[in-house]
Parts: sequence; C-alpha cells; structure tokens
Amino acid sequence: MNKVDLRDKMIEKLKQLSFSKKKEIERLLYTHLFALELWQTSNIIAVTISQSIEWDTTPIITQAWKEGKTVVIPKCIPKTKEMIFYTYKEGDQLQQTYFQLWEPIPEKAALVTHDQIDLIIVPGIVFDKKGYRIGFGGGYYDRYLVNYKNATVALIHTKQLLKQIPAEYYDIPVKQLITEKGIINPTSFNA
Ligand SMILES: Nc1nc2c(c(=O)[nH]1)N(C=O)[C@@H](CNc1ccc(C(=O)N[C@@H](CCC(=O)O)C(=O)O)cc1)CN2
Ligand SMILES: Nc1ncnc2c1ncn2[C@@H]1O[C@H](COP(=O)(O)OP(=O)(O)OP(=O)(O)O)[C@@H](O)[C@H]1O
Repeated sequence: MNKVDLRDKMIEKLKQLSFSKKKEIERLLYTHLFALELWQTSNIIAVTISQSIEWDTTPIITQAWKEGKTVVIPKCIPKTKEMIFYTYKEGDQLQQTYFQLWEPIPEKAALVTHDQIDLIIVPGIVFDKKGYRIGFGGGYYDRYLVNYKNATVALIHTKQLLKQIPAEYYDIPVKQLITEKGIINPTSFNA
C-alpha cells in the first residue's frame, strides 16, 4: 500500500476510537512520556497544537509549563514547506492562519533555533518500528529534522505501528516511540 492509502486508512481507524478509549490511551502516553529521563532533563520542548484525530497535546504543554520548561510550537511557511519554532508561554495568543492550525504570532513570540531545542515531539499518523513515519504529507518535519541533532519522540497508539512503511531517501526516523504499552527504541532496529 502506498503512503497516501496507509495514511487515509489509519485516519479512518483513529476516527473510530471511542472518546473514552482515546482518553485512556492518552493518559498512558502522558504517563510514559513524563517518566522519561529525557523529558525530565529537557528544558526546551517542541510540540504541536493538536487537532481532531491527533493525541491531545494540551496536557503535555501544561505539564511542561508547570515544570518550568520552555514550550515551542511551529509556524509553517507554506511557500517553502519549512517550519519555524516560536516560544509558547502561558496566556500567549495564537492565530489560525494556515490550514486551521493554531500557530504562534511571530511578532509576539521569540524565535528558537534548531540547536536550542532539547526534545521534539514529532506528530504523525502511521509509524514503523524503525521510527519511520507518515504525517499529513507536507514534509515539514522531514525538512526540519535534516538540521536537527537532538532528541525526538512520537506518541502513538500501538495500532498506528506497522511492520514496515515505504521510506523515501528524505525520511528521517524518530529516535524513540512512546506507545500506551511502553517505549520502543527504534535504533535497535536500524542496525
Ligand atoms: N497539529 C499539528 N500541527 C502541525 C503538524 C501536524 O502534523 N499536526 N505538522 C506536521 O507536519 C505541520 C503542518 N503540516 C501540514 C501538512 C500538510 C498540509 C497541507 O497543506 N496539506 C495539503 C496538501 C498540500 C500540498 O499539496 O502541497 C492537503 O492535505 O490538502 C498542511 C500542514 C506543522 N503543524
Ligand atoms: N528534506 C527534504 N527536502 C526536500 N523535499 C522534501 C524533504 N523532505 C520531504 N520532502 C518532500 O515533501 C513531500 C512530503 O513528504 P512526506 O510525504 O514524507 O510528508 P510527511 O512526513 O507525511 O509530512 P509532515 O512531515 O508534514 O508530517 C514529499 O513529496 C517530498 O518530496
């Protein structure tokens, strides 16, 4: 199956999860994430503002603020399919300018560069055990991760994990997968 079909099929599956099942999975994902030493030692954390079928990132943002961490969120540049991350502080206003996504207002936030970020929580729809992912198809994260050397994780339901997905030369695997059942370290599969 090609990437588009895999993506569409998984979106349908995720839509079928009941509200209570979704909340139960999310609760476990957050518990595993916050228990990681990587989480505890990361000061600047990049995350998206989730929507619809995505795992709710609000509790992650709130917890990071509570622990005194800096949260940064992406702004897309549709022309070049690039992203820039800006700080997101409690009470900051966001704007919906692109694709219904809630994004930072550049004039009101501080820009953060690749090497300042300790941890990126990478969004995605389908993953494999090597950490390869299929997102919404913009290629935004693949472009960003080319120049990023620090930690990456993705939060996923085990149903989002396939044996193998078609990887292209530009695809960059996520370094750690967090499922409701525990942590998967893809590096052990990349050898
Ligand atoms: N919540 C959230 N925010 C996020 C992401 C995400 O996955 N989740 N992204 C993760 O990357 C980035 C946005 N990704 C996007 C990916 C595709 C399109 C988009 O325009 N898709 C069009 C096709 C565009 C084209 O053909 O060039 C479409 O689907 O119709 C928009 C944003 C940054 N912010
Ligand atoms: N590093 C890169 N340089 C140039 N083009 C790229 C790069 N990475 C991805 N692309 C282009 O972006 C397009 C979308 O890539 P892909 O289908 O892998 O997106 P995705 O990972 O699903 O989306 P996203 O990262 O936004 O969640 C591809 O057609 C590819 O040509």
